Amino acid sequence: MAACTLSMINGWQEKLIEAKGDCVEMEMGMEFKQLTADIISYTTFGTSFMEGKEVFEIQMELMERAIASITDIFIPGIQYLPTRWNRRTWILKRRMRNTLKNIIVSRLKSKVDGVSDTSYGDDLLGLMMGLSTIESSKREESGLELNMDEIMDECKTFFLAGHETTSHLLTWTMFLLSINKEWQEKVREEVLRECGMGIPDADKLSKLKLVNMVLLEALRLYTPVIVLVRKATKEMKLGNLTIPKNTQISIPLAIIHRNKKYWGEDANEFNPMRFAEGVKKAAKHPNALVAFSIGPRACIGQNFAIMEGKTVMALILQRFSFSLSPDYKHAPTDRLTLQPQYGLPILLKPLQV
Ligand code: HEM
Repeated sequence: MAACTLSMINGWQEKLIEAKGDCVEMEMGMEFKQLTADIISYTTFGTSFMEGKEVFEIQMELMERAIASITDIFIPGIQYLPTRWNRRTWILKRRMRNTLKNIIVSRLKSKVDGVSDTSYGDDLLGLMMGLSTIESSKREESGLELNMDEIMDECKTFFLAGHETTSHLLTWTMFLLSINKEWQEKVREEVLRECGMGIPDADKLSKLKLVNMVLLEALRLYTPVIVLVRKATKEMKLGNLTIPKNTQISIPLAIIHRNKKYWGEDANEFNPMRFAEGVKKAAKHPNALVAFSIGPRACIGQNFAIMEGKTVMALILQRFSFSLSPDYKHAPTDRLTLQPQYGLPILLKPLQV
């Protein structure tokens, strides 16, 4: 995480030198999208990072296509016709599958050839491949089994679920700190006190209480996932309501997060102090913050996301002060996840010249 973030920051420093000024404007939405893509690619594919990144780039294009077609009029059967749009989508899907398959096959080969030791690597792919190749008796015992298609699907899910969400968490945190300068100062003081100019390790990250509170407040005000959908598998009671079997229910997270009944009169304001005594005591209901969902299908990557948020924000706060560019237009928009429609242009000023 830190290495990817420092590489992004180096790029900013080079831009500053080129601009020969004392500050530089960067569009943070794009910066963070690239950064979180790099981080999740490293986590998933480790040494096969470059090939893995290619897979994710294709996946991003496929996702853009999926978003674009949401607003199209749907003609039954059109998805099977060899239109230009469909042909491009098919090519992308084939390329993604082949590249992923090649990565997996070359890992298997490196173990057979003895290039690698006993494991397939300590990245996510390596761990999943370890599960798929343990002896079948042990597999049954542990209930763990993954075939090639499942491994490929898991890699795609992790990227899809963990990339844009975390990038928007960082973007909105940066936005909130750029318009709440006293909080930017407070969290910078905390980072410098606990970590100095060093790279924060797990122990230091756990001491960044204010940074944590700011991230939670950003998740509340600008929750990346604004709505969850569930289907009732049987008739059930929800409060006073009877929900018939097969009813689809939308759970509006963004509305719950700004509901004055739970959060008080300042529900629409930025006030990280509400999290001073932890998430459960921040509102009148212990589960009023549902950005990561709750229950058995809750986000599996929530600790990873918060750790990423703290690491990235700490490294930026150590090196830059920042403010909102006059070009910024406030237009949060839902494109599967909540993002600033026109990006987030930020003016970055180095703290040590
Ligand atoms: C700020 C960042 C994140 C937010 C707001 C977020 C939010 C969520 C939410 C709301 C769900 C539940 C979706 C549903 O039930 O319909 C979910 C599921 C999931 N998330 Fe995240 N997520 C974040 C980061 C991550 C990261 C970094 C990873 C991976 C490293 C990840 C992996 C997953 C996976 C695999 C699931 C599916 C879990 C399951 O169905 O069992 N997420 N996430």
